[in-house]
Amino acid sequence: MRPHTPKTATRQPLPAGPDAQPTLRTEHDGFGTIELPATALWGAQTQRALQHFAIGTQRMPLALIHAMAEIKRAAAEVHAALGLLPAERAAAIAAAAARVAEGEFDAEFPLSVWQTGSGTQSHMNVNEVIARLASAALAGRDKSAPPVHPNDEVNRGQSSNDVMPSAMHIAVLQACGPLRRALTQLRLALRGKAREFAGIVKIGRTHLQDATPLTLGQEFSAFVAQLGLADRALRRSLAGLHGLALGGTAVGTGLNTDPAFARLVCARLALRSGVRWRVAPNLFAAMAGHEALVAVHAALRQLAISLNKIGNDIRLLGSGPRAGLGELLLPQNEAGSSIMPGKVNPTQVEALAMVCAQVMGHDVAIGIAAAQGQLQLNVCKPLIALNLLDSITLLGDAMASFSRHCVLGLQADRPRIAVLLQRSLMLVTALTPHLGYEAAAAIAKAAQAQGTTLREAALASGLLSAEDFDAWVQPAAMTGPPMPPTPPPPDAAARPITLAAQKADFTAEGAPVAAPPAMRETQISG
Ligand SMILES: O=C(O)C[C@H](O)C(=O)O
Repeated sequence: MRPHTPKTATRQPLPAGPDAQPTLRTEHDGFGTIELPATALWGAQTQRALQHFAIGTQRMPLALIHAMAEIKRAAAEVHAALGLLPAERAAAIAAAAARVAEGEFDAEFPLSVWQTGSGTQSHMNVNEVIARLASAALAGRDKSAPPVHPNDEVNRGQSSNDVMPSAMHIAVLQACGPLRRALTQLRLALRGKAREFAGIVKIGRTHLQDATPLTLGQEFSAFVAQLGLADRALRRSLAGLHGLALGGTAVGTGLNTDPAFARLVCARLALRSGVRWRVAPNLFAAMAGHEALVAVHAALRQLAISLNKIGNDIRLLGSGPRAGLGELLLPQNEAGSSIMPGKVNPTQVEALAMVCAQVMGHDVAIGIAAAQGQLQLNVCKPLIALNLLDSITLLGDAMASFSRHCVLGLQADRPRIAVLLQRSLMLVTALTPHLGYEAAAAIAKAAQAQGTTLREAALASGLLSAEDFDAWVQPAAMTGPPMPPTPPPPDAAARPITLAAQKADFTAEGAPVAAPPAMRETQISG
């Protein structure tokens, strides 16, 4: 069997010289003896998994390892408090677990994510590393102290079946912090553009055909609102992660665990993190299925769908520079072509679109994986964790990049927008209330057929005067239903559009509270 030794693993044995110490050590377990790197902190179970799961290059996500270590730390403390582990041994386990949770020993978790569907091998890896660290600490004080046992002591009252899903909830919730900050930044950046573009009247398009006018600010307000909906969906789904499977042990019954254990561990985890962790109401369900995680990824998929649409719209509006729509000018960050001099491409949107495609693909895999549970246990947990955490990282990074390197630098090409607006035939819609649909359609068709402006065709029809046309066809007035105008706040126009200023306009819910100047409140909410 090909040995699986990841490139990132440190503590590799030094090249053997004439006086070199043996670089391997031998351990025993229920399957016999096994050799492993002398300096490795992991034990026999991890070494066997290294040999038996030489699959791919993706390791079990470190966020999950850290979350498992947080659980081990709290578990040892609770066992000490319950009198179920000697205080000194529990303290050594808790201290070792804290160091693992901090990422001090990341290189000691070399296993492929493509392993047992319960994550047992990586869970044992965590138990072994913590046990070895704790044993070394105890031996430093008392050479006769027996080594800490990874299963009997570190894993006391626990199973992979309840620890792994709990760690998945913890890791996912933690990872969503930076993602939500990036989402807020992007909404603020888009909202800033919605304000900046509030007075720019442009042609609307439906079915990619000319339609009635709207403002560029209104167009951008849709982006802000779409991301607001995604944020709301994400926040709701994250609340569903608070219930942990801890205390269920092997099948959900809680065999071999103290009845108070899970509740006390949740309380400790809550104290450290500020998150209201609690024992899941039905432990059987918390191990057999992963609906809460599926719901989080569904919200991420919704976010990816909205981002894809927003990115595509910005790319389309910025197409050109000469032969496209050309209404937006995208920041020119780098040379776009190795062969076509001077060409600049919408690279940020392309990166964003690829991330969105990856997230939508992850969602399909997560759906299939979450449906794979048989009876008491879902056995695709590592895949669910891997894809979820990957989606979170990708979306967070992509939004931060898109915001910084594209949205903040967007400019409107006002002359181009004005030309397209004036040439539009769908301003004819303003004539319908006065002339009726059929007469207005005839004017639009005549203008198109004869290559004249709408005004010229309208006057040629003899149905209205020049004064009528100028009074009835006012693009700015067509950007909303007739309403009494809402005066802007006195200082609104002069207010600088900084990120800090926009942030202040967001309520605790993340929704904008003030309409940008010259826009109606109903048109910017979200
Ligand atoms: O690893 C465990 O604790 C349990 C394992 O996943 C099993 O159910 O066989």
